[in-house]
Amino acid sequence: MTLRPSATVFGGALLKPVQHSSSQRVELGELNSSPSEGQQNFHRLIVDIILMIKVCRRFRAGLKGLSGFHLIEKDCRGKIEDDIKSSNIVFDRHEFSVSKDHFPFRAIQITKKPPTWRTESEIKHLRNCLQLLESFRQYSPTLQYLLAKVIRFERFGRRRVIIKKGHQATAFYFIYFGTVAITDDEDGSSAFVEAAPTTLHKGASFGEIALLQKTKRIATVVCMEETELLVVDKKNFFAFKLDKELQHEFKTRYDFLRNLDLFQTLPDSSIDKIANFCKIEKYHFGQVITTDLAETYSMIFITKGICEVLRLVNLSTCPSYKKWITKQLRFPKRRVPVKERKRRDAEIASVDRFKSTLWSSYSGHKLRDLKTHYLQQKNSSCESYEKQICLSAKNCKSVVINVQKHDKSPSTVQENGSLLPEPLQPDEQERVQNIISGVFRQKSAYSTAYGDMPDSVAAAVYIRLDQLNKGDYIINLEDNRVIVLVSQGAEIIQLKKEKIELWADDVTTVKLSKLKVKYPSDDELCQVFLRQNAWEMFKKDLLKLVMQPKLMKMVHPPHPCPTAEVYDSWCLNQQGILDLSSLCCRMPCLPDKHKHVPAQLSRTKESLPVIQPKLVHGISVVRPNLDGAF
Ligand SMILES: Nc1ncnc2c1ncn2[C@@H]1O[C@@H]2COP(=O)(O)O[C@H]2[C@H]1O
Repeated sequence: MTLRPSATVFGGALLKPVQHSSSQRVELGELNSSPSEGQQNFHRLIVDIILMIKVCRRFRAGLKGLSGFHLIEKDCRGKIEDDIKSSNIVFDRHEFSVSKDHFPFRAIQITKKPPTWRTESEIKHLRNCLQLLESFRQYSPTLQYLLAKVIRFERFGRRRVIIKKGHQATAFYFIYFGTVAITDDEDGSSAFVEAAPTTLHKGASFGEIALLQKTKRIATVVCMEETELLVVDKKNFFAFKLDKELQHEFKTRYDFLRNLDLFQTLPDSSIDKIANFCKIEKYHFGQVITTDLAETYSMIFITKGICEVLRLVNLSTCPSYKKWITKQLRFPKRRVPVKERKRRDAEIASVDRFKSTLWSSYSGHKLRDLKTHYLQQKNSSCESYEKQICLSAKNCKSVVINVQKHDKSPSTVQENGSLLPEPLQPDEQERVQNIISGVFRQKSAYSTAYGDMPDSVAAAVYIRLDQLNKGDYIINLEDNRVIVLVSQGAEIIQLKKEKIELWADDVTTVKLSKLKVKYPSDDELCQVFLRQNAWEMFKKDLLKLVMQPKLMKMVHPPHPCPTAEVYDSWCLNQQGILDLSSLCCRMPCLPDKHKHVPAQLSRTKESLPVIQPKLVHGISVVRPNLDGAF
């Protein structure tokens, strides 16, 4: 890209009118003999500025790709006032702010300076950056300030051991970026082979136990990926009384575990040990704590707030769903108003007219070729289409057999011995016509243990199995189905089962073994869903019955024209309701109107049909009209 020479006026007099007052803009006008020339100059200047901004932006974007290069960017997050802790503010803007993942370059530069060289504004800047960390944020503003004065920055690569079990403690750490794992071995290698290692992420802190209890390190801490840490040395840890804050945190954990019925018989020393090997973790509202409870190998305790236990039920595998769907298909046809029926009939008639015109414009010979061509194409592209190919092949065979049978008809055999195109069967005609007119839709079905079902009714739904409140805990699921745990603004403690078993006495061990959680089967859940669904749909219908006449008068003309939607066989509307209501009307099948979320079901644990069910909130079917019911 070449820059026009006038771009060099940057920093000169011409730039002033753009940036400053109207009097200066007049000066610009005075510089030019005619106003139109002035306007032209002004326009050119603006274009140049825009161009330069674009060039700069490109450069910045390009430079960001170079590893190790950091652009110094202005900290726009504002200053945190000292009295923030003392006020009763409950809204924390940092929970909603988006920031770059890595520790900012300017902050790194500050941490490289010795504490005495750091200026007031630099310490405040550093403190602002550290406010992003959950564990740092909970300290008093004074302690935050003191930490920002002395904190060091360190970056480590994957597999690097930060703390070795059994070593002397020299520092305490905050994680700014990356993930670390806690292991029992010395080199931390087990973290890379374990199915679910204990991990700590951005915002967490570690390395306090050995400092607080003046013992050796109780575990190894290893980097699972590139990790950025902020380090507080031992002498500052005690000088700034950080130990007092962490002791308080430990006591909260200890008290919670001490008050649990489960650990009633355990001595204080065992509770103390268990409390060393866990942390209180905070999860936002709606945040997934674990996508598969069975695979965490941990016991989860709710210390604050609520958690929901969810199960993604694939309705397509449930016998109750199959039975229900079959019943829906047999439901009597919905009564269509005469006016609408006439309109639809007219539309269908015109489509038929179009098809027959199309049909008659092709000779039988051409149609046979066309059919073979399309069928071959379908055969190669789609496996599930094979059935239909077989069917048509059978049909062709029967045609040949028929020809042989009806040898009397000389027109079926050509002179060279080859068969003349036989008149197609009506259903074949229909199919070929459909292919030609582009309306052909492959009606694929999947087979379950309970019979064949059309793909379009394959649906999955999240069902709430349980709600866990403060003091509840979850361990030992009775089945190995995928169960999800979602926070509703909860704080939890995750404890490895082996750590509990290590310090548990006989009574606790018996209690633990008896703690088996059994949730209803998928089919039972499906039945609950169908019952709830019927109730939800009834409520909707009722609301519609009451509200629609009023709303219609307000926003719609008295007789709205039916749209193409009436032809949607089954579609997922914007509220996630799978609409099967037109199944009984036998309308032509069109694809889904709205995009749907495919349910991500794990195939390792459950044997499911090879289909991707849609994630739905509800299912709408033909329901009795509520008109006149009230
Ligand atoms: N189960 C755990 N969950 C989170 N952090 C842990 C766990 N076990 C040990 N740690 C941390 O790992 C650190 C290892 O060094 P320390 O013993 O000083 O302090 C330890 C704790 O901070």
